[in-house]
Amino acid sequence: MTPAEIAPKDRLIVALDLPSVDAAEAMIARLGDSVSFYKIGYQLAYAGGLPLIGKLADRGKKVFADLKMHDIGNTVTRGVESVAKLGATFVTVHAYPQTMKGAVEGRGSASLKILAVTVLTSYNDDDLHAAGYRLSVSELVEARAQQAQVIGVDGLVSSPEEVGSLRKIVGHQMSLVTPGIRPAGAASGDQKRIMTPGRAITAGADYLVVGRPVVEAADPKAVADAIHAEIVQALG
Ligand SMILES: O=C(O)c1cc(=O)[nH]c(=O)n1[C@@H]1O[C@H](COP(=O)(O)O)[C@@H](O)[C@H]1O
Repeated sequence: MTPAEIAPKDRLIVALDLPSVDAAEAMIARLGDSVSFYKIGYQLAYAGGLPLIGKLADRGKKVFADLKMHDIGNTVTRGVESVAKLGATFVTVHAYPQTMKGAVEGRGSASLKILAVTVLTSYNDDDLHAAGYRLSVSELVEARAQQAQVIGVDGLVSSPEEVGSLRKIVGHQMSLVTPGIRPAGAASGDQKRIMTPGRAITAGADYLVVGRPVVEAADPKAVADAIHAEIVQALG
């Protein structure tokens, strides 16, 4: 899908990083029509949240299953085959060649899209070196993007800082999904590579993933609406 084909409302993906299905349902009710795309990650998935994927899909919402798989290829293939039956739009795997190949095999011709997580947005160069890598964040993100493209992955997760260089590598054939989004003045928390919603869209991001700034806000709907307004303004 080219950027022009993505509905502006779908560009904001709200991370339902909440402790229970009840808490998630309460948040979804508060956000109402303001949010059309949700992410279910570790916290909610491990608290019984996976069936919510199908329920949300039945209600016309899109769902990103952020399961960040990384295992031997065969296990990833079988895992992705199972996720493909849940009704999600996106699933994440870490951007290791065996893992990405396994995921693409498991997806087959299903409509589920595979996103490869390049380098987590909480990492800077020092964190990568501490983990044993010799490359900088930007070098590793670009190397992984090239591998993901060759393998046939559908999209990349990176910080908005890398989106400009990634677009040059992968063109519009892959979706660029960016966490590390912080509205002006919002606490960065553990995120190290961050940008505002408007700047991320201007940089070329297709989708923005936002968790705490929305779900921990006193008025989550007002924050989501403000992010949408910023996205629409940046799209011109
Ligand atoms: O795959 C992801 O969604 C992801 C990748 C990454 O590099 N960084 C990152 O923050 N995320 C997820 O994006 C969300 C960001 O949440 P906030 O920092 O609260 O906005 C969390 O659910 C993370 O798990």
